[in-house]
Amino acid sequence: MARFEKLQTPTTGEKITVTNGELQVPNHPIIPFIEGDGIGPDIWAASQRVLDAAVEKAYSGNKKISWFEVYAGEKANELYNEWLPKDTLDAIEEYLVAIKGPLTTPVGGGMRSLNVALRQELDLYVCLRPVRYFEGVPSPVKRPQDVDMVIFRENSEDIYAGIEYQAETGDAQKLIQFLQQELGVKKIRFPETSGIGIKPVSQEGTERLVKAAIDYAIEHKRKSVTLVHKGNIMKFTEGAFKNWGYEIAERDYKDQVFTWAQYDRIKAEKGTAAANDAQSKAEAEGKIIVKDSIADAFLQQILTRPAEYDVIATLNLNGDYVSDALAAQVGGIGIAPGANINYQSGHAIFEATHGTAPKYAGLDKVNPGSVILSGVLMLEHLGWKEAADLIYGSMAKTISQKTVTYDFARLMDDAIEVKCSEFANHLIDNL
Ligand SMILES: NC(=O)C1=CN([C@@H]2O[C@H](COP(=O)(O)OP(=O)(O)OC[C@H]3O[C@@H](n4cnc5c(N)ncnc54)[C@H](OP(=O)(O)O)[C@@H]3O)[C@@H](O)[C@H]2O)C=CC1
Ligand SMILES: O=C(O)CCC(=O)C(=O)O
Ligand SMILES: [Mg+2]
Repeated sequence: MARFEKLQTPTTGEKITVTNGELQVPNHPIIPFIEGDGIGPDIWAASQRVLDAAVEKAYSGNKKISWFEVYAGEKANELYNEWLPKDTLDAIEEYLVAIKGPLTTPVGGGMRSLNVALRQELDLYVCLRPVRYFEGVPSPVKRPQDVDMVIFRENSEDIYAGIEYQAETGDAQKLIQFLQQELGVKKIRFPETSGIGIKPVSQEGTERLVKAAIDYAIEHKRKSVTLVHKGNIMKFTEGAFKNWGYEIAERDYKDQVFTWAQYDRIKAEKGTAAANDAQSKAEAEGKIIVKDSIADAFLQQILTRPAEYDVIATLNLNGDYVSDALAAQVGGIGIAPGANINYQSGHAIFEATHGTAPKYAGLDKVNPGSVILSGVLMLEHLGWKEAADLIYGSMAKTISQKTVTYDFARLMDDAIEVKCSEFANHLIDNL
């Protein structure tokens, strides 16, 4: 058992463990949580009440989460004089499954993202963000019900590796000189004043992400997996992601998928009609179509033809943009949940797609839906489907009653605007 410097381990509950990649979940699991900065305290308080009430209702006291507060961000800085204490990493390392509110990252300087650090420290290589529509939610598009996508965002590499050097520093100059002198680079337009960032994308990193996306598609009987990349411009990073993605799909899922790379080969050999026939046959056999889309075109097609997309596998930065864009299509970032997962070690941290929305901090105003639905993903991950389904049902019912927080109320006719905590009360009443 790890010894913590300042944490109080709960006196009741047991650890979740993992055996051969399978989670072993006791009836009273200890689950670490980070409250988060900004709107974090408001939405966490609301979320914890809803999650506890759903578990109580589903299992009549036979199952119960033993919550364990751990610290990151502003609260950690007050307590430890550190933003991400070792205690927190040790606790999540030991207890495997955690949930968190958002944490602030300064722009253009200051410390690097604590959210990204948590993902990297625990090698949570999948950022899973399902995007689905709840009937009645206000949306800027005509057919939000056509959006039903699950984003698999690579979470451990790309420019999020944080390898970048500030303009006009010795390190940036050294790197620029190396590129110019050793590699013959001539295209840095303003070398004296350029900051430099490096974008690592590996075969292993791509393969484990794409495999997770295909496994999910198979398990959930989805129709397609789309590799979203900007491989026309970044050939050896994003282009390689596409190529490695197709290769692993064809190598490891030969009988379960049909890829557009296969389509192209059949077309080159036997013509378009034969390629179309092969794809139609694969679809009729229930095979998953693995296809790809260039990121800019993809961003317009999810607006114009969302029904054509299903499971999405993409790199870290694309996934960040795509998550917020798709969230907006189904009513906004207030109900956009997420999970960061390592399927081998069993480690997972559940968190909203949105950030700390500082202007709303402490106002008891914002939508707690994203963290609540992240908690629902966590319940599903634990195998507590009955409790998860109760919350989905209650969320749909509460929205249909038009009792909603400001973000929905401002876009709905005849809505009753309620506070963050009141929305949680309605969800509990509707369980
Ligand atoms: N995983 C994490 O912890 C994340 C942290 N961040 C960090 O959060 C900080 C703030 O980032 P920012 O760019 O402002 O993005 P935010 O996601 O925090 O907020 C942007 C806007 O989204 C809307 N919004 C966010 N959360 C909610 C909610 N729960 N209910 C309703 N509406 C919501 C608000 O829109 P409106 O103004 O229209 O009402 C808000 O102004 C930054 O430091 C950033 O780095 C960002 C993303 C993820
Ligand atoms: O870490 C941050 O501050 C931002 C993270 C983010 O935008 C995301 O995970 O979607
Ligand atoms: Mg983001």
